[in-house]
Amino acid sequence: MSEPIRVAVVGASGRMGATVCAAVEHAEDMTLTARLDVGDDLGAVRDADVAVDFTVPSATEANVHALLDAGVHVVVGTTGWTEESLGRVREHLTRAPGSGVVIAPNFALSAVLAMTFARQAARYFESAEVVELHHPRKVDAPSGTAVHTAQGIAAARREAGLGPAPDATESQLDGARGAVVDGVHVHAVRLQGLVAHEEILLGNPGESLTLRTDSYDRGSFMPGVLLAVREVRQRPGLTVGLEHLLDLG
Ligand SMILES: NC(=O)C1=CN([C@@H]2O[C@H](COP(=O)(O)OP(=O)(O)OC[C@H]3O[C@@H](n4cnc5c(N)ncnc54)[C@H](OP(=O)(O)O)[C@@H]3O)[C@@H](O)[C@H]2O)C=CC1
Ligand SMILES: O=C(O)C1=N[C@H](C(=O)O)C[C@H](O)C1
Repeated sequence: MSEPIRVAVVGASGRMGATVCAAVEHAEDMTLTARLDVGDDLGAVRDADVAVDFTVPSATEANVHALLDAGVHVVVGTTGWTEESLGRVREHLTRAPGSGVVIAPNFALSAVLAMTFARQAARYFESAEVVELHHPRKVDAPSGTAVHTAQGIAAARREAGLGPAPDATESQLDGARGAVVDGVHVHAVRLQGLVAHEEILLGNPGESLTLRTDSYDRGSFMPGVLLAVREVRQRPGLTVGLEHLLDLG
C-alpha cells in the first residue's frame, strides 16, 4: 500500500472541522497530522500533504494564502467566496505551480446533484427561485450552496437567452422577496432542528418542478471531503465545485 495522505485540519474544533478530523482518522489511506484552531500558526501544516479549511468566511481567504505559502494543497468547505477572492487565489497559484486548491460550497452528493439538475432544468422554465434552510448557528446568509445554485441557474438562463423571471412586485417590505444573486431570488430560513437543506423552485404556466436536497447529518459531507483530499494533489490550480471531481461539471 502507498504512503497515507497526511492531512491537517484548520477549524478543527468546529462542527465541520471535528467531523472531518474523525473521518480522516477513520480513512485507511489518510493520517491526521495537525488540528489547528484560531490563533494557531498555520506554518504547522508543513508536515501535511493536504490542509482542509472549515473556518469562517472572514478568515478562509487569508488561511488559503498562508497554507499555499506553507507548501500544501488545500481543500476548502468554508463559504463566503466572491469572484474577487477566488481571483486572488488563482493569482497566487500562478506563483505556486503544482499546488491545487479545491473550494466547494457543498460536499454532499445530494446537494451537488441538485445543483447540477437545477442548471440542466433552468433553461426550460420561466421562473426560478432558491430557498435554503439551515440551523440557526450558521453565521452567513444566503448559504454558499444557494449562491452557487443561483449562479448556475443564471448562467443556464443566459445561455438559453431567457430574460428576467416574471415578477409584478411593485412594493414590498425590505427583504420580502429575498436576496437577488445574479438575477435569481434567494430566500434564507434559520430554524432550530435543521442541519442543511435547499429547495430549488422552477415554474412555468400550469406546472412547477421542485428539487430538494437535505443533509440531516454532517456525515453527509464526508465522502465528498475525502474525495477532494484524494484528488486535489492531481489537480493543480483552482477548482470550484465538487461537480468537477464527479464529472458533472
Ligand atoms: N462545503 C460544505 O459542504 C460545508 C460547508 N460549511 C461551511 O463551513 C464553515 C464552517 O461551518 P461550521 O463547522 O458549521 O462552523 P463552526 O463555527 O462550528 O466552526 C468554525 C471553526 O473555525 C474556527 N475558526 C474561526 N476562525 C479561524 C481561523 N482564523 N483559523 C482557524 N480556525 C478558525 C472557529 O473557532 P472559534 O469558534 O473559536 O471562533 C470554529 O471552531 C462555514 O462557512 C459553513 O458554511 C458547513 C457545512 C458543509
Ligand atoms: O453552515 C452550514 O451548515 C453549511 N454551509 C454550507 C453553505 O453555506 O452552503 C454548506 C451546507 O449548506 C451547510
